[in-house]
Amino acid sequence: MEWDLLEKTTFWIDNIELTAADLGQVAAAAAAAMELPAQEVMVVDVRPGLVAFDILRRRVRAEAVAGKEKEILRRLADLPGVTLKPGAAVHSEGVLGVIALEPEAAARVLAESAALARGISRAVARRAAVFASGAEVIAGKIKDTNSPYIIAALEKAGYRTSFGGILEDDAVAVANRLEGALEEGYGLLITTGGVGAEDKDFSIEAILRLDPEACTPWILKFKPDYHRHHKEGVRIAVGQVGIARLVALPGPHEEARLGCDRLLAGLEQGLEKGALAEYIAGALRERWRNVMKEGGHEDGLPGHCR
Ligand SMILES: Nc1nc2c(c(=O)[nH]1)N[C@H]1C(S)=C(S)[C@@H](COP(=O)(O)OP(=O)(O)OC[C@H]3O[C@@H](n4cnc5c(N)ncnc54)[C@H](O)[C@@H]3O)O[C@H]1N2
Ligand code: MOO
Repeated sequence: MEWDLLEKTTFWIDNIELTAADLGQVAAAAAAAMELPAQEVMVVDVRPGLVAFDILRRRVRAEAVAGKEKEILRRLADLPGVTLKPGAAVHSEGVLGVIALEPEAAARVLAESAALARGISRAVARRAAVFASGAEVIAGKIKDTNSPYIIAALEKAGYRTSFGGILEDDAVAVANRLEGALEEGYGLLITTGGVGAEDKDFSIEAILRLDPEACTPWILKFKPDYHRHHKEGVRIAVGQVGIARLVALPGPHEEARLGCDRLLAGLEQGLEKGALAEYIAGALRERWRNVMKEGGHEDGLPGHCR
């Protein structure tokens, strides 16, 4: 479990005296006690009876710092030029105050904090937001039938679901909207529409901005003609940011439904990013193949996860 230090990255030791001590060694000893690399702890102030340290990172592993006061003092006392007086202790404001906890109290705080974090993750994972997309939907030319279907399906599966609004046809704007929803604590973001090969389609690119390792298997692939088709085909996307999933489904209603049903079934099975993307894409590819059997269009290619 990691704790955010919320800018309070300093701690200090009182009742300590230094005599020609090597500050590099002093910092390294404190770092080692907290299982941090030596270069991530720095001595930032030495005054009579006091040495102050700064941890050069925002997040620390909770288990590595909580209750480590004795360990820090023991390692420092072993160094040449360091003398600890009676009453020597570690102090800190903010989260690093847990360094000074007695080991039993530290264990209790860690357990409570872990339970809290689990509770928050569970709640976030069950909060979903659904976004429609496209100028024709914004203009009211077509009715958004995808979002109501997806929202109802999510609610039925136990997700507390909100409608996130209609996304514009712009990758940066879409990425910003999705990022906003992540910050609001949504653990499942679903977009519908904008996964095609036209220059107005940006859902996949927006998800790739937030998770460059998103899985984006092809549903259908062709050579771009740069008139209608600016990209190599139609994809879906499954990305992950922290504990949150981001999923881009197609706009055509039947495909949005099929993609949504597959997504929920895949989540229920506990599929990870790549397997989930392939599970959704497989169904859409299959559907496309069947539709095209009658029309005689080129077949879709197998998908991939970069
Ligand atoms: N059954 C079909 N499936 C697909 C077709 C098709 O013609 N018939 N075309 C394929 C191709 S080619 C592409 S490209 C993709 C398009 O997927 P997109 O995700 O890019 O979808 P959009 O261009 O945004 O919209 C496609 C279509 O769906 C309507 N739409 C969009 N959003 C909604 C919504 N929220 N509710 C209802 N309908 C929506 C939109 O007006 C367009 O008519 O699809 C392949 N599959
Ligand atoms: O609308 Mo689709 O861009 O692949 O033809």
